[in-house]
Amino acid sequence: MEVISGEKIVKSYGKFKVLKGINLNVQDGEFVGIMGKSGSGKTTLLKILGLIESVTDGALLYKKDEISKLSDKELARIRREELGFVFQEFYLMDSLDVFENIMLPFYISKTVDDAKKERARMLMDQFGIRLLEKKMPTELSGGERQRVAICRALINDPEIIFADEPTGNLDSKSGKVVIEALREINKKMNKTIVMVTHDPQMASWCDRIVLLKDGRIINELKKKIDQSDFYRVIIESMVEL
Ligand SMILES: Nc1ncnc2c1ncn2[C@@H]1O[C@H](COP(=O)(O)OP(=O)(O)OP(=O)(O)O)[C@@H](O)[C@H]1O
Repeated sequence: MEVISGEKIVKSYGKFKVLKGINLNVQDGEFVGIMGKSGSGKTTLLKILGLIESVTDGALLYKKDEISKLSDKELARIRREELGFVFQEFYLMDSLDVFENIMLPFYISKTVDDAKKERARMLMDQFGIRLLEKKMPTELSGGERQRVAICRALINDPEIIFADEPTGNLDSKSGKVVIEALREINKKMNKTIVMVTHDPQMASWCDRIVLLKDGRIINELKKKIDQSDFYRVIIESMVEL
C-alpha cells in the first residue's frame, strides 16, 4: 500500500524553485533514502513528505487523502500521532534527563501515564540506553544522544519515521549503531522510514534510493540482493549528482 504519494510536487521560496516536479511514492514498510548534493532539495522534500512544509504546486497524498483538503487540526494530529522525526542535531532538551526527553511529547500534551512510562523503558532497553535513563544529554556521546532522539520519535508508536541526516554528526562507529537501530525499526517494528543522507554507506541500508539533483529526481536505485553490491551501485550512481 502507498502511504505517501507525491505527484509533480513543486516547492518555491519566493521566486526560487527548490523542487521542480517530484513524483515519488512511498510504500508501507519501505526504507527509502534520499540522496543528493547540498542544496539539491533533500530536506525540503523530506519536510513536505513529513507534512511540515506545504507544496507550492502538485499534489501530496497521505494514505490516499489529498493533504491540501485536510484541516490544520487534522494535519497536526497526523504529525503528532502517525509520524516521527529524527534530525542530525538531535534536538534534545539539555535541562531534561534521558527519560524525560523521551517522554517529552507526553509532558507537552499532559498525557503521561504508567503505560507510556513503561513504553519509554521498553524502548530504552531495545536501543541499549536504559542505564542512561537519569543522565543529562550533555553527559552523553553523539550516538547515545541520537538513540535518545530515536526513542523519542518512537514513543507515540508512529507509522512513519522521517530522518534527516541522522548519522551526519556521528563518527562511523556511532553512525553504524544508529543506522542499525533504524534498520531494526524498519524490519522488526515494521515502520516505514524515509531518510536523507549524504553517506553511501548509510544509504546502502535502504531498500530504495532516490537521487535528487537540482530539485529533480534523476535516478532511483533499488536494492536487489546484497548490501555491498548496493553500496557499489550507489557509489557509481553518485557521479551523476
Ligand atoms: N525556508 C527557506 N527559505 C528560502 N530558501 C530556502 C528555505 N529552505 C531551503 N531553502 C533553499 O532551498 C535550497 C534547498 O535546500 P534544502 O535544505 O532542501 O537542500 P538540501 O539538499 O537538504 O541541502 P543540505 O544537504 O545542505 O542540507 C537551498 O538553496 C536553500 O537555501
